[in-house]
Amino acid sequence: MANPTSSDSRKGSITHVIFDMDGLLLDTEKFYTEVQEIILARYNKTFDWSLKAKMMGKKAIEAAHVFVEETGISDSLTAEDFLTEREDMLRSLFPTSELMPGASCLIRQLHMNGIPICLATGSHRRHFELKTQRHGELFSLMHHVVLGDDPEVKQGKPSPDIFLAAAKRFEGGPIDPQNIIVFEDAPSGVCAAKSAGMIAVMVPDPRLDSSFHGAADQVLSSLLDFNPSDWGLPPFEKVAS
Ligand SMILES: O=P(O)(O)OC[C@H](O)CO
Ligand SMILES: [Mg+2]
Repeated sequence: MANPTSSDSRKGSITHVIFDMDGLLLDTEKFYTEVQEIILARYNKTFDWSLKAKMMGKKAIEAAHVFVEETGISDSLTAEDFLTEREDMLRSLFPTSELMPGASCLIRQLHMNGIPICLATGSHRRHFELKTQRHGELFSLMHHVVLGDDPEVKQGKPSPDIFLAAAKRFEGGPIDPQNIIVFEDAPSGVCAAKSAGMIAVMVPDPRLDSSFHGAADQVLSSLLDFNPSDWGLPPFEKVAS
C-alpha cells in the first residue's frame, strides 16, 4: 500500500498522534453494520459498503440522516427514530467490543516512547463508555479523549473540528497540525484530518472501495504494519501486547 515518499517534508517532524476509535482501535463498525442491515431488511433493502462509507466516522445524528435519506425511507422512519430503534441493539453489543489487530501494541509503544497520544472519536459519551468498558487500562494511556458530543465539536467528521480540538488539548497545545499523525479508518475521518492540516494514516476495512484511499498520506492493511521510521520516528522498543 502507499507509503510516504522520501521527499515528504513532514517526515521527521512528527511529535504527536491522534487515534480514531471505531473501526480503527475497536472492532465496532461491524455492530453498526449488523443493526443497520436488520433495520433495512424490514424495508426490503440491503445495506452496502457505498452507504457504509458515507456514514462511518460521523456523529450519530449526522450518520442517521445519511441513512434514512440515502435509502429513501425518510418518509417512514425519521433519523431520530432510527437512532432510537438501533439503540437497544447497540447497547447490548458495545460491551463486547474487541480491539483491532495491533491496536494495543501501537498505543503502548507510542506511550512508552514518550509520544503523546489522544483519542478523537465521533462516538458520544454514553457509547464511548460502553465500547471501552473492557479496555479501560489501555485507553487510560491517552493524554485526553475528545468525543463527538464535546461542545467544541460543532460539526462531526469530515469537519476538522474534532482534530483541532484534540490538538489544542495536548500539553503545550495547540500543537502544529503538521506535526500530528491521525490514524483513521473512515473516508470522513481522513478528510477531517487533511482539512485540519494533519497527516492521515488510513487503515481501511478491505471492503471499502479503494477510491477512498487517495486522500490519505499513507494506507496500511493493519495497525500491525505501522513502521515508525516511515515518519522519521525512532524505532519502537518492543512491548507486550
Ligand atoms: O470512527 P469514530 O471513532 O469517529 O466513530 C464514529 C461512529 O461512532 C461510528 O462510525
Ligand atoms: Mg472510525
